[in-house]
Amino acid sequence: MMRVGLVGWRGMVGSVLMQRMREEKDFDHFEPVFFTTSNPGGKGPDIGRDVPPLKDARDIAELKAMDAIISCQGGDYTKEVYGDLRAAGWNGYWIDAASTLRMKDDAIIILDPVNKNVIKDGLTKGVKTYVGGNCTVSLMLMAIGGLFDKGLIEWISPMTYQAASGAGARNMRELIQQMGAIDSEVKALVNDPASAILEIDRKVAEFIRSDRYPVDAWPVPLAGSLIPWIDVALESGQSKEEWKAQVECNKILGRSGNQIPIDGLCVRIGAMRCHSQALTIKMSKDVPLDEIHAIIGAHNDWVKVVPNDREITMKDLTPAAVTGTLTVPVGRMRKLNMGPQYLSAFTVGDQLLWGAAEPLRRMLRILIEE
Ligand SMILES: NC(=O)C1=CN([C@@H]2O[C@H](COP(=O)(O)OP(=O)(O)OC[C@H]3O[C@@H](n4cnc5c(N)ncnc54)[C@H](OP(=O)(O)O)[C@@H]3O)[C@@H](O)[C@H]2O)C=CC1
Ligand SMILES: N[C@@H](CC(=O)OP(=O)(O)O)C(=O)O
Repeated sequence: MMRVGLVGWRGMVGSVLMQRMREEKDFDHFEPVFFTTSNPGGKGPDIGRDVPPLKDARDIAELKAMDAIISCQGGDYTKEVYGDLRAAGWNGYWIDAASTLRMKDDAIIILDPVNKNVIKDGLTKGVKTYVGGNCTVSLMLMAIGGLFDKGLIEWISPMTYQAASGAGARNMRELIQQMGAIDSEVKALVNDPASAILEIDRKVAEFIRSDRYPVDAWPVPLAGSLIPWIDVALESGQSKEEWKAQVECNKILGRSGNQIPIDGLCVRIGAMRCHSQALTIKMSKDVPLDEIHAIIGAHNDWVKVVPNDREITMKDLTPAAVTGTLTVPVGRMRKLNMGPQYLSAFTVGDQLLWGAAEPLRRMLRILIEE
């Protein structure tokens, strides 16, 4: 059996990974060894059988004993350990959720329902480093992978509505605190049917701008507002999150030469863990909508085409409907006024599942089944 080291298993992404591994009985197929950066010798997670005490995630000799390592510990840990581990002669498989190694030439970005051929080719060529993609990129490809497969995409402009979870657990907690604080501020007025709505609105606005509003994890208010910038600024004027769309998407698809242009704006909104995106797609030719639906729906087992119907859309195409599931609905598809090759689409996906943990556990299963 493969010996697999798990680092970062108790963090937010790691906990989702553990939950999925238990559900899919992955632990029956490899020998897990749990690591920690904070508690060596401590007790490992409950996986339904005894596991040895936690090992030190900075101990290169212990890491070297693994056939594969999955890390959800974050980019700083990857930077700290990966180079030394390889330099020490370790030739095992490194599977990572962090972005640090994604664009390296000797790493493959993993999303097997979309690029199993690229992954298999990499395995044949001896590639040993496999990294999960950026959440918005992976979720967009899960949604409209069929159109890429059929060569129907000339360019895409994605406009995102990204959940708090992408910024981490602390930020999710603070979003809830912000919501609660707004409610507390005007609770009496809201409960009084005789109160004036503009008075409530004025009080909310004053509160959001005041230093009593809880802003610690977020740089500026999120609940009752939004943040039209995610990650650091680049010289191009893009945020780093926006830059990832084109480079990662083309790399996942194994396109090294002719790049498909993908560019838009990334915006943080007050959803918990589902990212949404509105896509404007320039298609390479005019294809009827029913054919587009069929192509998209046939691409993988998780994508779900939502008809462009008001009631169904409001019920099925929202973070509230999708959160905690692997389903990736895509709807609001129609031809735009710009011409028959211009298609709109709206898609939603759980950014901790397909956006982070799921591609990692599936990569491990591919290795085990090799
Ligand atoms: N959040 C996201 O949406 C995405 C994140 N990623 C990547 O995954 C990495 C990890 O992200 P995320 O899971 O959000 O990070 P977390 O902060 O939740 O967890 C990271 C580590 O922090 C340590 N830790 C310290 N205190 C606690 C605590 N109270 N509860 C749990 N863990 C604690 C744990 O390490 P130890 O057990 O060693 O102490 C844990 O493994 C990111 O840095 C990023 O690279 C990738 C895609 C999406
Ligand atoms: N940046 C993403 C989350 C994330 O961790 O992305 P990446 O894996 O590319 O660093 C967000 O904020 O929603």
